[in-house]
Amino acid sequence: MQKGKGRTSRIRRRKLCRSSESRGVNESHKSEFIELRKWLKARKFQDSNLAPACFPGTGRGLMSQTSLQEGQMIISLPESCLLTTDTVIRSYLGAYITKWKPPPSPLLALCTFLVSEKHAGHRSLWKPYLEILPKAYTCPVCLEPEVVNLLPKSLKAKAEEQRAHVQEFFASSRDFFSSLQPLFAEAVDSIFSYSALLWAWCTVNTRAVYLRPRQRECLSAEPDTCALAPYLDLLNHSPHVQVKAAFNEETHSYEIRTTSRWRKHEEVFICYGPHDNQRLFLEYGFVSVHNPHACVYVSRGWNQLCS
Ligand SMILES: C[S@@+](CC[C@H](N)C(=O)[O-])C[C@H]1O[C@@H](n2cnc3c(N)ncnc32)[C@H](O)[C@@H]1O
Repeated sequence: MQKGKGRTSRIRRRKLCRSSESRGVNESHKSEFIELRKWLKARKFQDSNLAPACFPGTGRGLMSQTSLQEGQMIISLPESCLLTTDTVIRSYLGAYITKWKPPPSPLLALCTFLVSEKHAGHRSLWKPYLEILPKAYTCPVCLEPEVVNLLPKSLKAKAEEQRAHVQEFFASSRDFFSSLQPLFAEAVDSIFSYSALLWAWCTVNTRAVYLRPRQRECLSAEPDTCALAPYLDLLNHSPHVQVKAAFNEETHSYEIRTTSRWRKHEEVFICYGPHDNQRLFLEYGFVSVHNPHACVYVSRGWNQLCS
């Protein structure tokens, strides 16, 4: 008898395929995650039902360790674990930020802190978090110009706009970086290089959660709404789920509740927003295969061709 041609074997194959698509390999035993959990615990984080894992379709993400019901809290991260502009202003950078005129933007404050702490290495209080951050990103701004040239015309233009924006961000921040020289033994140019700032910009752009806008005199008027949320920022995006995510002023924690159900050992997703694939690629460096928000961009005046 020939094997693997019957109905039962087709069903078995389909089931296997479906489960291996979502089955991740638990990574919580890895030293970087053990260190991160210790660090989070010291900052009052209570272990969640999630574990870091690597998934075949989406890469690193978080896996449920128990089944999760609709409306259940999936993660609650205390304020002490969040990296915000408050963290930066309270740090050794605070005095330099307060002195600098015109005031640096909230984004520049966060990026400067990330670069500086990364440079501090073992001396950084944020080391366990910095260690799990990606070393490189896949947003268009990080692609080689030859690769950008291969993108469809409208996306290529957006990618070039993004590159120009980050280059301008770097150029306009260099005087501020120079003012930080007293803090470092090495030349600031070598610490706050374009590639270091690009890494920090992508870290904030692809991982930050949204906080209610705040305004501080020592920072420029741009919205101060970004916070880095260690561990919680390991959650990947799915356009098919809904979550409620916000900072809870009563518990002083950033909380995410799911409106979906999750089985044990499934990858748990959140939704970054109703983004089409162009937006996902530009902001986060990936596309979603079955994206209900996918759309086709057409040039202005296309409908005149049809008349
Ligand atoms: C907030 S982080 C999520 C955790 C990230 N995967 C990690 O390993 O640190 C956002 C980044 O995760 C990746 N990502 C998120 N959702 C994804 C998905 N559905 N498919 C592929 N990559 C995804 C993208 O690189 C995105 O910039």
